[in-house]
Amino acid sequence: MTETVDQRLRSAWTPASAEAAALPPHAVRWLTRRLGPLEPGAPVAPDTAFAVPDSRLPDAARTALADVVGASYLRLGPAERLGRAGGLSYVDLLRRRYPGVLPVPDAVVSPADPGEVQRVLDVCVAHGVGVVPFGGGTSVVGGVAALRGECEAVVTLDLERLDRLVSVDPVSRLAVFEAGVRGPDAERMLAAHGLTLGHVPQSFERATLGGFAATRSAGQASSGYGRFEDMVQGVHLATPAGSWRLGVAPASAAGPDLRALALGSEGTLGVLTEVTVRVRPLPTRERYEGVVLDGFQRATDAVRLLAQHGLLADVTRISDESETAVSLALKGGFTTAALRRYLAARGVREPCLLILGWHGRAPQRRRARALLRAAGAVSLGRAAGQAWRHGRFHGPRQRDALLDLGVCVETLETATHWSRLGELYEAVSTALRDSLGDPVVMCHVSHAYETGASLYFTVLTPRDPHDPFGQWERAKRAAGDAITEGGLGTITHHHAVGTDHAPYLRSEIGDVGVAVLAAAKRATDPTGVLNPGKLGL
Ligand SMILES: Cc1cc2nc3c(=O)[nH]c(=O)nc-3n(C[C@H](O)[C@H](O)[C@H](O)COP(=O)(O)OP(=O)(O)OC[C@H]3O[C@@H](n4cnc5c(N)ncnc54)[C@H](O)[C@@H]3O)c2cc1C
Repeated sequence: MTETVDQRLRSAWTPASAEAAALPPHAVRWLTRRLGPLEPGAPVAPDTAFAVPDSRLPDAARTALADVVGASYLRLGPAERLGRAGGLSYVDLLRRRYPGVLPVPDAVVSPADPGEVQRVLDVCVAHGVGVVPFGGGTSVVGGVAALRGECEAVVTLDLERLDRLVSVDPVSRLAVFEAGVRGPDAERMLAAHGLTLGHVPQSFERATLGGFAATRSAGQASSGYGRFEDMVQGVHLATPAGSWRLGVAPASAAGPDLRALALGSEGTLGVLTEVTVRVRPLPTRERYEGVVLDGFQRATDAVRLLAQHGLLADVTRISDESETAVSLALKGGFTTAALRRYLAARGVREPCLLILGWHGRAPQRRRARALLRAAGAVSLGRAAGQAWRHGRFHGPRQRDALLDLGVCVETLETATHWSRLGELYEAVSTALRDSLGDPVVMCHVSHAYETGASLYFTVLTPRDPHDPFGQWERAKRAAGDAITEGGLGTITHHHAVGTDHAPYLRSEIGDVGVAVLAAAKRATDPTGVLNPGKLGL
């Protein structure tokens, strides 16, 4: 526990990233030109601006929890509790700037190992105390909000001390990790064995393997390495009904795949304490490059062909015209103007940037290039790919700087089948534009499959200083309605459900689906202490 969560949430994204968190002057100029007058203000409020209620954790539960984890790992101080009162969505960040009532836990408890996690749960069940599992706290859907549900008190169960690589089986290419291991640490530990996991979401620097599994995360290299759920071979959960281990073989026909029930359960069915993942040899060569296609429809068609011919690069990410224009504008200067002329001369009127990151796989790369050439792609070479790679984690770090400027900045994501992708793209873009006036709406496809793809939208608009929460809530609702209307797409491709998407879950999985989840919950958590209110449970 070298840094408090409070620091983690409010200062730069990682201690080393303060520089990358600032917006360069030309970016600020572009924003004010494009968005119009902004009203900077509403800085992050100090702790003293928040009313932190006294802990309601009963004395008997306090004593029992301290017996399990040791007194120093049961924290009741306001700063520690406030630091875990939410995740990192735009609304979470706003709450730190417009102080109101936050869902503050009654205590933070940090067990040392899977055995202690089980004993913490046993204590919480015995005393009717709610338990919110907390990995990196990067949820953007309200997943770590310390809601009480029917419980008298609620504790946040921080998995930070479950930070070990338990074992590596290089023959089977498997590694067992404790659930609190963060992305960079997992890669560092595997690299010592010449291995990699290859799971690199934009929240990589902070998020944990348990969090990835609990939310069915998808990383930037999902086209090559798969979604996190594809990597998970086994899980160990602590549940109020007892310890639960799943996954003894690479494949099985022993009834429904219960691993799949644990993955995406968002802390409502149990606490993941260990995750067994498939690992791969570290690539000996990586090559990132950029190409440009004319128009989003043509660009997504090209990515569909790559997917359907098994030629997706490990990282395959195509930006629409708007996202491409913004990234070019933010580079600024002569290069951009020259590039536009170069592309126009080659018949590209609406440039859409496609980034391809290859981890080895030279034969596929050659075939993919031929396919893209036939689709009219213009190569920008390696510099464009390297530039994207260099800045791949800058977005999260710059959100606070944008908020300081008075910008409303948020993302949302969905997915559908190829035949409906254009319709979904138009529906969500229109919903966001109609509800926000004249925002910048950008989109990219970064997860493609044989049958369809995800769409990831980013919105920038001047923040309404009088109603900052309502402004985004209306836009998000409009987008959610557009997505779910007629089953056009999924309410979430990888951000999960939490509280924010819970109202839409029934429309996606149906009444029977909701009943199945509730029944699973009754089986593993009969008294309902686990993560109240998430997944609508
Ligand atoms: C800037 C930014 C960028 C992001 N980019 C991506 C991206 O590229 N891809 C992507 O998939 N997601 C992304 N996310 C969303 C988020 O990072 C993921 O959902 C991630 O998987 C959460 O991991 P975490 O360890 O932070 O989990 P937390 O936020 O701590 O928890 C998420 C949920 O899982 C539960 N949980 C956590 N650990 C456990 C456990 N051990 N057992 C049971 N339940 C648990 C929590 O209770 C909560 O409901 C991004 C978020 C931010 C803020």
